[in-house]
Amino acid sequence: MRERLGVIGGSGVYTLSGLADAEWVTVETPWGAPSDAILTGTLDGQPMAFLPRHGRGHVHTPAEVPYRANIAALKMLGVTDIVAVSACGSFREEMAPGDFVLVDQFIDRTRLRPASFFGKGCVAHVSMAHPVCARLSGIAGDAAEATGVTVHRGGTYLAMEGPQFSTLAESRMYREVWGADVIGMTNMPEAKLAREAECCYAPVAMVTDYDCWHPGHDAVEVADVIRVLGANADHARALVRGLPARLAARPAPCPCGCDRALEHAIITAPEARDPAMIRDLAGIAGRVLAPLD
Ligand SMILES: CSC[C@H]1O[C@H](OP(=O)(O)O)[C@H](O)[C@@H]1O
Ligand SMILES: Nc1ncnc2[nH]cnc12
Repeated sequence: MRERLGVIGGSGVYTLSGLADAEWVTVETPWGAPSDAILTGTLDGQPMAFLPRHGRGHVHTPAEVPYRANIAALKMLGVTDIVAVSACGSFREEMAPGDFVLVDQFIDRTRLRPASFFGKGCVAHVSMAHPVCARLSGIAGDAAEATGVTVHRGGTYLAMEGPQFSTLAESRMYREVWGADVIGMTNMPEAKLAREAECCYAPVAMVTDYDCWHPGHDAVEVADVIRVLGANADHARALVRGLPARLAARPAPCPCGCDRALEHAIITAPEARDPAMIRDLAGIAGRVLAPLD
């Protein structure tokens, strides 16, 4: 039995109801404070930790979200698996507003966000070839389908910097030339950091709009996103409620190897590692980094 399920709530998803022993806990990390306090408790006996990505009241822009602190705080609370819920625009006619997409690939166009826990004094290169945990994504897909919503298993998420939405030329390029299926502003560097922290990561993207490429639809506005998310809130809640029962039979170690991502990733020679950096990394990489002092 792995330990705690983390749920990151995106736009429109700022709390999680129905937890037993619910408590908002404040966590500090070497990378600062996360987006907000973290709601802990249990759901059908499953230890849970819920974090609103933009903070309650939606106060952080996509670039301001403290992604490193968020993933580190979840890891420090014992989270092994993260289901990340997000709003997204769609580049595919068949991925319609209201549908859920189990994203399995990314194109990262973000450029203003620290994207690694590692750096001077301890360098690591994890694999991002398969950025999503197929085991956890499958479980999230089963839970989503059980709610009656249309689910697309697999899709490429274009992570843009924002906060402005895309131009028509960008939208057409992402869709027609780059082959992206959906677009959002937050799943990167979140997915990279989850991998570095050896957490299983599964994004659930809820389609809210057709961005601005679709000749039959107006260009996206925040009001559209909020309206579709509101109409889908019950499905999102039911999806999360369906996770504990499906997670109960999960194998450990993870068959996808997410929980061993750092095994062959650290290149800095032990004698060249910076003790302060190693201390900071203890909470997320202590499994593979012996303390130097
Ligand atoms: C409110 S529209 C744009 C906003 O919504 C998405 O947020 P999240 O991924 O956290 O659900 C998108 O990425 C933008 O941040
Ligand atoms: N069209 C869009 N582009 C970027 N992020 C989004 N979030 C929801 N819809 C979006």
